Amino acid sequence: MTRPLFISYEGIDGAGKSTHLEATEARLRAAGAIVCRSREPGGTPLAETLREMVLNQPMAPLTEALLVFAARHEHWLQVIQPALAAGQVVLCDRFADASFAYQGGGRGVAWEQLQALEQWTVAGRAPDLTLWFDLDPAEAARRRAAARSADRFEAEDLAFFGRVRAAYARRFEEQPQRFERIDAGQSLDGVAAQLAAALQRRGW
Ligand SMILES: Nc1ncnc2c1ncn2[C@@H]1O[C@H](COP(=O)(O)OP(=O)(O)OP(=O)(O)O)[C@@H](O)[C@H]1O
Ligand SMILES: Cc1cn([C@H]2C[C@H](O)[C@@H](COP(=O)(O)O)O2)c(=O)[nH]c1=O
Repeated sequence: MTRPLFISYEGIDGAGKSTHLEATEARLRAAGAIVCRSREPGGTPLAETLREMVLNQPMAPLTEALLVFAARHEHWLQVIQPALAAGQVVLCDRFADASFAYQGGGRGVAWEQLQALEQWTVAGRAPDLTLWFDLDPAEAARRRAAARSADRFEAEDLAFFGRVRAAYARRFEEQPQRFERIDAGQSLDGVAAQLAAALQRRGW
Protein backbone atom coordinates (compact mmCIF):
# COMPACT_ATOMS: atom_id res chain seq x y z
CA MET A 1 0.00 0.00 0.00
CA THR A 2 1.61 3.27 -1.10
CA ARG A 3 -1.23 5.76 -1.54
CA PRO A 4 -1.50 8.41 1.16
CA LEU A 5 -4.39 7.96 3.51
CA PHE A 6 -5.64 9.94 6.48
CA ILE A 7 -7.76 8.10 9.07
CA SER A 8 -9.09 9.70 12.26
CA TYR A 9 -10.49 7.98 15.36
CA GLU A 10 -13.31 9.72 17.18
CA GLY A 11 -15.72 9.19 20.04
CA ILE A 12 -16.38 10.18 23.63
CA ASP A 13 -13.67 9.52 26.23
CA GLY A 14 -13.46 5.83 27.05
CA ALA A 15 -15.10 4.58 23.84
CA GLY A 16 -12.06 2.42 22.96
CA LYS A 17 -10.29 4.44 20.24
CA SER A 18 -6.74 4.01 21.58
CA THR A 19 -7.24 0.29 22.16
CA HIS A 20 -8.22 -0.32 18.54
CA LEU A 21 -5.88 2.19 16.92
CA GLU A 22 -3.01 -0.15 17.70
CA ALA A 23 -4.71 -3.05 15.89
CA THR A 24 -5.33 -0.95 12.77
CA GLU A 25 -1.71 0.19 12.81
CA ALA A 26 -0.52 -3.44 12.89
CA ARG A 27 -2.93 -4.40 10.09
CA LEU A 28 -1.79 -1.55 7.82
CA ARG A 29 1.91 -2.15 8.52
CA ALA A 30 1.43 -5.83 7.67
CA ALA A 31 -0.08 -4.70 4.35
CA GLY A 32 3.12 -2.73 3.64
CA ALA A 33 2.06 0.78 4.65
CA ILE A 34 4.38 3.28 6.31
CA VAL A 35 2.25 4.47 9.19
CA CYS A 36 2.45 7.83 10.94
CA ARG A 37 0.53 7.56 14.21
CA SER A 38 -0.36 10.71 16.10
CA ARG A 39 -2.96 12.33 18.34
CA GLU A 40 -4.80 15.58 18.99
CA PRO A 41 -4.51 17.84 20.71
CA GLY A 42 -0.79 17.14 20.37
CA GLY A 43 1.65 15.59 17.91
CA THR A 44 4.30 18.37 18.02
CA PRO A 45 6.15 19.81 21.04
CA LEU A 46 4.11 23.03 20.97
CA ALA A 47 0.82 21.20 20.39
CA GLU A 48 1.60 18.86 23.32
CA THR A 49 2.17 21.94 25.53
CA LEU A 50 -1.21 23.29 24.40
CA ARG A 51 -2.73 19.87 25.18
CA GLU A 52 -1.51 20.05 28.78
CA MET A 53 -3.15 23.47 29.15
CA VAL A 54 -6.46 22.45 27.55
CA LEU A 55 -6.74 19.22 29.55
CA ASN A 56 -5.82 20.75 32.90
CA GLN A 57 -6.48 24.51 33.15
CA PRO A 58 -9.91 26.12 33.50
CA MET A 59 -10.70 28.43 30.56
CA ALA A 60 -13.58 29.93 28.58
CA PRO A 61 -15.15 27.77 25.83
CA LEU A 62 -13.91 30.02 23.02
CA THR A 63 -10.36 30.03 24.46
CA GLU A 64 -10.53 26.23 24.48
CA ALA A 65 -11.65 26.20 20.84
CA LEU A 66 -8.89 28.60 19.79
CA LEU A 67 -6.22 26.51 21.56
CA VAL A 68 -7.30 23.16 20.07
CA PHE A 69 -7.35 24.68 16.58
CA ALA A 70 -3.98 26.38 17.16
CA ALA A 71 -2.54 23.00 18.18
CA ARG A 72 -4.17 21.45 15.07
CA HIS A 73 -2.63 24.06 12.76
CA GLU A 74 0.89 23.20 14.07
CA HIS A 75 0.19 19.47 13.86
CA TRP A 76 -1.19 19.82 10.34
CA LEU A 77 1.77 21.82 9.04
CA GLN A 78 4.55 19.90 10.78
CA VAL A 79 3.30 16.31 10.86
CA ILE A 80 0.17 15.41 8.88
CA GLN A 81 0.76 17.30 5.63
CA PRO A 82 4.40 16.13 5.29
CA ALA A 83 3.46 12.51 6.08
CA LEU A 84 0.69 12.49 3.46
CA ALA A 85 3.03 14.16 0.95
CA ALA A 86 5.51 11.34 1.58
CA GLY A 87 2.83 8.73 0.78
CA GLN A 88 2.35 7.59 4.38
CA VAL A 89 -0.81 6.48 6.13
CA VAL A 90 -1.71 8.86 8.96
CA LEU A 91 -3.66 7.40 11.89
CA CYS A 92 -4.78 10.19 14.16
CA ASP A 93 -6.43 9.77 17.57
CA ARG A 94 -8.97 12.62 17.08
CA PHE A 95 -9.03 15.52 14.60
CA ALA A 96 -11.40 18.42 13.87
CA ASP A 97 -14.61 16.43 14.54
CA ALA A 98 -13.54 16.40 18.20
CA SER A 99 -13.66 20.21 18.27
CA PHE A 100 -17.20 20.21 16.87
CA ALA A 101 -18.18 17.52 19.40
CA TYR A 102 -16.49 18.87 22.56
CA GLN A 103 -16.25 22.63 22.04
CA GLY A 104 -19.41 22.78 19.89
CA GLY A 105 -21.71 20.18 21.43
CA GLY A 106 -20.15 20.04 24.89
CA ARG A 107 -19.34 23.71 25.53
CA GLY A 108 -21.77 25.48 23.21
CA VAL A 109 -19.34 27.26 20.86
CA ALA A 110 -21.23 28.14 17.65
CA TRP A 111 -20.94 25.60 14.81
CA GLU A 112 -20.26 28.44 12.33
CA GLN A 113 -17.34 29.71 14.40
CA LEU A 114 -15.85 26.21 14.44
CA GLN A 115 -16.36 25.87 10.67
CA ALA A 116 -14.50 29.17 10.20
CA LEU A 117 -11.62 27.95 12.39
CA GLU A 118 -11.52 24.68 10.46
CA GLN A 119 -11.18 26.60 7.18
CA TRP A 120 -8.61 28.95 8.66
CA THR A 121 -6.34 26.35 10.26
CA VAL A 122 -6.47 23.30 7.91
CA ALA A 123 -8.18 24.79 4.83
CA GLY A 124 -11.21 22.62 5.61
CA ARG A 125 -9.24 19.43 4.93
CA ALA A 126 -10.98 16.42 6.49
CA PRO A 127 -9.71 12.85 6.97
CA ASP A 128 -10.36 10.34 4.16
CA LEU A 129 -12.04 8.12 6.72
CA THR A 130 -13.29 8.78 10.24
CA LEU A 131 -13.96 5.82 12.52
CA TRP A 132 -16.57 6.98 15.03
CA PHE A 133 -16.63 4.81 18.14
CA ASP A 134 -20.17 5.42 19.30
CA LEU A 135 -20.87 4.50 22.91
CA ASP A 136 -23.48 5.25 25.56
CA PRO A 137 -21.96 7.86 27.95
CA ALA A 138 -22.83 5.81 31.07
CA GLU A 139 -20.91 2.78 29.75
CA ALA A 140 -17.99 5.01 28.75
CA ALA A 141 -17.91 6.47 32.28
CA ARG A 142 -17.82 2.95 33.78
CA ARG A 143 -14.90 1.99 31.52
CA ARG A 144 -12.98 5.18 32.35
CA ALA A 145 -13.54 4.78 36.09
CA ALA A 146 -12.02 1.30 35.93
CA ALA A 147 -9.02 2.49 33.90
CA ARG A 148 -7.70 5.87 35.13
CA SER A 149 -8.20 9.16 36.98
CA ALA A 150 -10.11 11.92 35.19
CA ASP A 151 -8.78 15.02 33.38
CA ARG A 152 -10.82 18.23 32.86
CA PHE A 153 -13.01 16.69 30.14
CA GLU A 154 -13.35 13.26 31.70
CA ALA A 155 -14.60 14.90 34.92
CA GLU A 156 -17.65 16.26 33.06
CA ASP A 157 -21.10 14.75 33.74
CA LEU A 158 -23.23 12.42 31.62
CA ALA A 159 -25.22 15.34 30.18
CA PHE A 160 -22.00 16.85 28.78
CA PHE A 161 -21.06 13.56 27.12
CA GLY A 162 -24.62 13.20 25.81
CA ARG A 163 -24.19 16.55 24.02
CA VAL A 164 -20.74 15.54 22.74
CA ARG A 165 -22.20 12.30 21.37
CA ALA A 166 -25.08 14.19 19.70
CA ALA A 167 -22.60 16.56 18.05
CA TYR A 168 -20.65 13.57 16.67
CA ALA A 169 -23.96 12.30 15.28
CA ARG A 170 -24.51 15.70 13.63
CA ARG A 171 -21.08 15.55 11.94
CA PHE A 172 -21.89 11.98 10.85
CA GLU A 173 -25.16 13.17 9.29
CA GLU A 174 -23.49 16.15 7.61
CA GLN A 175 -20.70 14.09 5.99
CA PRO A 176 -21.91 10.43 5.91
CA GLN A 177 -19.53 9.35 3.11
CA ARG A 178 -16.49 10.09 5.29
CA PHE A 179 -17.66 8.22 8.42
CA GLU A 180 -17.91 4.63 9.56
CA ARG A 181 -19.96 4.30 12.76
CA ILE A 182 -18.64 1.57 15.04
CA ASP A 183 -20.93 0.21 17.77
CA ALA A 184 -18.39 0.53 20.58
CA GLY A 185 -20.76 -1.10 23.10
CA GLN A 186 -19.86 -4.54 21.78
CA SER A 187 -17.11 -6.79 23.14
CA LEU A 188 -13.46 -6.11 22.20
CA ASP A 189 -13.68 -8.84 19.55
CA GLY A 190 -16.98 -7.50 18.24
CA VAL A 191 -15.55 -4.00 17.86
CA ALA A 192 -12.40 -5.35 16.19
CA ALA A 193 -14.55 -7.26 13.68
CA GLN A 194 -16.57 -4.12 12.83
CA LEU A 195 -13.33 -2.19 12.35
CA ALA A 196 -11.86 -4.82 10.03
CA ALA A 197 -15.11 -4.88 8.02
CA ALA A 198 -15.15 -1.08 7.75
CA LEU A 199 -11.58 -1.00 6.43
CA GLN A 200 -12.33 -3.83 4.02
CA ARG A 201 -15.40 -1.98 2.67
CA ARG A 202 -13.07 0.90 1.81
CA GLY A 203 -10.59 -1.40 0.12
CA TRP A 204 -8.00 -1.17 2.88
N1 LIG B 1 -15.17 -3.11 23.74
C1 LIG B 1 -14.72 -2.92 24.97
N2 LIG B 1 -15.30 -3.56 26.01
C2 LIG B 1 -14.89 -3.38 27.28
N3 LIG B 1 -13.86 -2.56 27.63
C3 LIG B 1 -13.24 -1.89 26.65
C4 LIG B 1 -13.63 -2.02 25.28
N4 LIG B 1 -12.83 -1.22 24.53
C5 LIG B 1 -12.00 -0.60 25.38
N5 LIG B 1 -12.23 -1.00 26.65
C6 LIG B 1 -11.54 -0.54 27.86
O1 LIG B 1 -12.05 0.75 28.15
C7 LIG B 1 -11.02 1.61 28.62
C8 LIG B 1 -10.94 2.85 27.73
O2 LIG B 1 -10.46 2.45 26.45
P1 LIG B 1 -9.54 3.43 25.59
O3 LIG B 1 -8.49 4.07 26.45
O4 LIG B 1 -9.10 2.67 24.38
O5 LIG B 1 -10.61 4.54 25.18
P2 LIG B 1 -10.40 5.88 24.39
O6 LIG B 1 -11.58 6.04 23.51
O7 LIG B 1 -9.06 5.90 23.73
O8 LIG B 1 -10.44 6.96 25.54
P3 LIG B 1 -9.80 8.44 25.56
O9 LIG B 1 -10.32 9.16 24.36
O10 LIG B 1 -10.32 9.05 26.81
O11 LIG B 1 -8.30 8.28 25.56
C9 LIG B 1 -9.74 0.78 28.63
O12 LIG B 1 -9.55 0.27 29.94
C10 LIG B 1 -10.04 -0.36 27.67
O13 LIG B 1 -9.35 -1.55 27.97
C1 LIG C 1 -8.80 17.07 19.55
C2 LIG C 1 -9.68 17.57 20.65
C3 LIG C 1 -9.73 16.92 21.86
N1 LIG C 1 -10.54 17.37 22.84
C4 LIG C 1 -10.59 16.65 24.12
C5 LIG C 1 -11.21 15.30 24.04
C6 LIG C 1 -10.51 14.51 25.11
O1 LIG C 1 -11.23 14.66 26.32
C7 LIG C 1 -9.17 15.19 25.24
C8 LIG C 1 -8.05 14.39 24.63
O2 LIG C 1 -7.83 13.25 25.39
P1 LIG C 1 -7.58 11.79 24.73
O3 LIG C 1 -7.40 10.91 25.91
O4 LIG C 1 -6.32 11.92 23.91
O5 LIG C 1 -8.76 11.45 23.91
O6 LIG C 1 -9.28 16.43 24.56
C9 LIG C 1 -11.29 18.51 22.64
O7 LIG C 1 -12.00 18.94 23.55
N2 LIG C 1 -11.25 19.15 21.46
C10 LIG C 1 -10.46 18.72 20.43
O8 LIG C 1 -10.45 19.35 19.33
